[in-house]
Amino acid sequence: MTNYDVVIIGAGPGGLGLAYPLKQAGLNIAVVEENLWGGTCPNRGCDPKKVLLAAVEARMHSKYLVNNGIKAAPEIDWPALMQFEKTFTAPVSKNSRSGLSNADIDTISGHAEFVDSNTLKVGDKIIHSAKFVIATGQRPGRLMAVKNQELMLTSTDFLKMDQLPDEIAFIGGGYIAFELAMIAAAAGAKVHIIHHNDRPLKDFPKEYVDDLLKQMEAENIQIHLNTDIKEIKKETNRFILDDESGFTLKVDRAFVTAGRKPNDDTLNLEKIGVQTDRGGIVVNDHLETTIKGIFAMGDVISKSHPKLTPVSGFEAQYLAKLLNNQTTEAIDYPAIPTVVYGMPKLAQTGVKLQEALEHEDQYQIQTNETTDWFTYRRLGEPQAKVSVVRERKTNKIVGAVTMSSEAEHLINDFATVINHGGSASEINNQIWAYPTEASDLEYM
Ligand SMILES: Cc1cc2nc3c(=O)[nH]c(=O)nc-3n(C[C@H](O)[C@H](O)[C@H](O)COP(=O)(O)OP(=O)(O)OC[C@H]3O[C@@H](n4cnc5c(N)ncnc54)[C@H](O)[C@@H]3O)c2cc1C
Ligand SMILES: NC(=O)c1ccc[n+]([C@@H]2O[C@H](COP(=O)([O-])OP(=O)(O)OC[C@H]3O[C@@H](n4cnc5c(N)ncnc54)[C@H](O)[C@@H]3O)[C@@H](O)[C@H]2O)c1
Repeated sequence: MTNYDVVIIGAGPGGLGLAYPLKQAGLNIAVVEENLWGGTCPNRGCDPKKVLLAAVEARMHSKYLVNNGIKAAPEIDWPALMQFEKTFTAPVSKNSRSGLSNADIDTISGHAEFVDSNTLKVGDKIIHSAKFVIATGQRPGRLMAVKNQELMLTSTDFLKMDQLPDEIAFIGGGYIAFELAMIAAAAGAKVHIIHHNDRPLKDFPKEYVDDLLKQMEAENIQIHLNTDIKEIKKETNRFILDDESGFTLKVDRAFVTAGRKPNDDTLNLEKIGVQTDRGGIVVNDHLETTIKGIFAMGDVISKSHPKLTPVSGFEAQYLAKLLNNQTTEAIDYPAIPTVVYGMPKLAQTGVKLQEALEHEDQYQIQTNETTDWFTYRRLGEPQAKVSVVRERKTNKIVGAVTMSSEAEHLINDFATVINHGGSASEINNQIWAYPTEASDLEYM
């Protein structure tokens, strides 16, 4: 039996981001993990995906310049790319755990569940702690209403696939489907995205998503909207998807990408009175659950902010201060940049276009098609576009959305400007390296 000041459940970016500062403050802490140490992002999420994307970027940047100095776009060697990816993922779990041990943080392997609000059970171990932080993240959701749904693979399987199938379907059109579809198509697969309504990537403005879909369709990705798959069947080595109203599709592999499920359902939370809802664990503006002394953060909590690695990290930094009595303030999130990675990238931050349109008395939107601007023309991009949302009263920039191969960088620039007040002087008092996507900010 062991007694701790704080026990963190889950060793992802959130849990790890909290463990180190709490230990440095002299608290007696432990981290519990049931799967790979390091969590989703570096093992089966952001990082392996972005390693694959590097090859896609190399191919597509070349493809854009064919006849303008490039003779032919390079082809992707999938098995070799996967080997390269594994050089990133293979050491993560061991290194994440030994990093904690080297810092004298106790690491406990196994599935954690609560016995009472001060006691946790991990296998045979009983652990007591004054406080707990639940940072258990999410897992791929399953479409339980689809007959034989267990035949569908997940994003975790995709990111470990040694051979690229000829024809792939993603069921559910969100971040994961769009990103993995652009990777698979650039690597030579025929790709389908099947979405149940007419609004895939619903957090992003429709006009931008429509532009992105056009570029994807030109790259061997077929989008099937308003298609609600009811059954998947196996036929020798292929899979048949059926919506029972006329749509059928035969593919080599089908992936479920219809959202992620918070890991809040096997911790015994109902027994100790921690409230959850569809989005995950309910917390107040101090990230405390409905039970005093039990906190939660990261992807597992129910929140309106996007569930992303840097958001989990930000919450970890906040909790480190709160649990060290360095703050009593509520958590206050800055503008959060979010990116759908592919070629091109679609990114947004701050006040959304939809919200600006609904409150035209408060906001104005300026949209620039930037395809012919120097930055994008030299790259031969099919289409580049930026919209800026300004608050009418102050003329300050409060939001932005952009699509291009450079969008991930431009959106960080916008988030920085917004978080520093968003005024024109914020932009004009800087000297931006020229010519870059940031130096274009002066013209927006
Ligand atoms: C394919 C994919 C691509 C992504 N790409 C991006 C991206 O480009 N950028 C970005 O910002 N975000 C991206 N994300 C999201 C990002 O991975 C998550 O936001 C981030 O990992 C959340 O961190 P977390 O610490 O809250 O949870 P996690 O990283 O999920 O960690 C939670 C940990 O808790 C463990 N756990 C769960 N239950 C228990 C239990 N009962 N006992 C013990 N341990 C438990 C889990 O095994 C896991 O290791 C991506 C996700 C996926 C799936
Ligand atoms: N670049 C990034 O930052 C990044 C990348 C990947 C994942 N993520 C994180 O992971 C989360 C989960 O990603 P995701 O793509 O699985 O989920 P998502 O919530 O982004 O999208 C899932 C989509 O599937 C649709 N859907 C639901 N049921 C369906 C059905 N029966 N048939 C067809 N479509 C259906 C939903 O309407 C939704 O649009 C993201 O919200 C984000 O937090 C982030």
